[in-house]
Amino acid sequence: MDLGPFKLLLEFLPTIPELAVIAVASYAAYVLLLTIYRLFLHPLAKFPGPKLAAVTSWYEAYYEIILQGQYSRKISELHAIYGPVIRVTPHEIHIRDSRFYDEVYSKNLQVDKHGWDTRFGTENGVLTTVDAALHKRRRAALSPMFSRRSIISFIHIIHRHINTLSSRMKEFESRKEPMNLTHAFPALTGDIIMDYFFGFNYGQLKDPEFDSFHDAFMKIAGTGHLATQFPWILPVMNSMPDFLTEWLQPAAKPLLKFKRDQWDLIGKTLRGDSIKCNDAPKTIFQEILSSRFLPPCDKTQQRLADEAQIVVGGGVETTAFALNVAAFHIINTPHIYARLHSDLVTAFPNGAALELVKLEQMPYLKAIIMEAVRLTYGLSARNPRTHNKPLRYKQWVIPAGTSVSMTIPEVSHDEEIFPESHSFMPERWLGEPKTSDGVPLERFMVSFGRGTRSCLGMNLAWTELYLTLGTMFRRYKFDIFQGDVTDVQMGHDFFIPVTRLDSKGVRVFVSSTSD
Ligand code: HEM
Repeated sequence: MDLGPFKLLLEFLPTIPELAVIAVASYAAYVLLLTIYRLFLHPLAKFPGPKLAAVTSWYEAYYEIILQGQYSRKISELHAIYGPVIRVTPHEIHIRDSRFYDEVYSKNLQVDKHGWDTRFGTENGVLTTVDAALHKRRRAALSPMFSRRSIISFIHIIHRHINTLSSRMKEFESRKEPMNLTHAFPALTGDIIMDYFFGFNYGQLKDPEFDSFHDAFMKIAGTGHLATQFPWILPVMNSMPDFLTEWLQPAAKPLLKFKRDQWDLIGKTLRGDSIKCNDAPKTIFQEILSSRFLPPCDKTQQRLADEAQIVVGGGVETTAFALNVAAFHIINTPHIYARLHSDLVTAFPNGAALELVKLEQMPYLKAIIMEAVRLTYGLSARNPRTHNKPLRYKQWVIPAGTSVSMTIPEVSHDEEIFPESHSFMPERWLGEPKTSDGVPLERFMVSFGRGTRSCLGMNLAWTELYLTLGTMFRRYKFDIFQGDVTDVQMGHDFFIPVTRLDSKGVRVFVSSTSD
């Protein structure tokens, strides 16, 4: 065939090996230019920190993915070297200064939150919504259901579940077998949340092994770090059939069942079918659908499903971990147990029923809960905010639109504010405690977050903590079986704090009290 005029052109076209060389050279040039830009020309170039973190997110990925949730710990070490403000990824500034917390998480400013939308596969839940105005609407729609009044109207159901927990304790006592509190508490908080928000529960507390969402959360918690680096992962996983996901990760089974059940429940609610199974006033879906704050696009089946996952994800493990931390330290510290038990006997003599209002007036119990929540952190992850105006910190001006983060455990372990911060000392909260320069200590209790996006479930969490700890330590005495403090200390930051991975949990022998 005579190629005619094309012959000349073909002679100039590169061969496949030449194409490969061009591709590699182009990529190397791109990387070089990007490196130069991020190091010298980027708006954050002047901020201190390791150069590698400024150049590439692989630095973060190494600590989060390979070392399994260790970047927050590394960042603490970096602050010791570089000072209170550092660049921790090419696009993010991290601040360590407990006194600056309320500036970043301000009550008066509407700030966006980037990054969590890709982290959980639930981009339209209240916790993960990026845009501040949209978040405000979604939060307003949920708020009534989280109010104290609403929780009090449901308190009989909380009592019912705590009584089931107590019967299970009796059962372990009579069998003289250790009871695993680390498994029992998520079953309790899971049953309560299911009943409160969805009108039914899975009876996890009654399960012989307390089979709950806990195992699933522990196994998939680290996935968030992968999803941060590779945002396509969760959409791909979500599009897989459940049987395949269950085969790849058997522990995910209860969460997948939850997702399917919620999908059906939302479908029924949208069709107006009758769905109530318990005696709580309404489900969270009915609450959202009746909200005047939300447009129809925020009342779709997928949006409601995202919200359901956020509520369960936000409320089960956080409160369960706080209960676990509190229980371990009370049991492990005889003088704390003795004082708490004696207070409870005085307030509720002769087996009198426990009342929330009376429990709330007990200063030592409140101090125990404050201390447990301080050491629970709520979230261990860096918590990003994007301000739409420049943020001034000391001599630094952080440009508008920059992702700025702080980390709750760093405030909880600020030794200037909480001396011996790793010790469990309820006494530090008694009286009207202040820092050495006279600031009320409560200002530095940030485990429920601060500002416009702080925890919606705080009232529910406090109610669960008062009633559960009150009941347990009024009725029983416990002895730790083969454990130590590392069973309740953070070993990994998987967004929520997770203990060392080989922990068997807090296991205790139970005995009834006679007074
Ligand atoms: C000791 C228990 C708990 C702790 C320490 C805790 C901690 C937190 C923290 C730190 C945040 C703020 C996230 C941010 O700043 O962006 C948060 C948000 C949230 N929490 Fe909790 N939480 C607890 C219990 C609960 C419970 C029981 C629920 C209810 C189901 C719940 C539901 C939520 C929701 C819906 C949000 C999102 C609020 C928003 O984005 O506006 N939490 N929680």
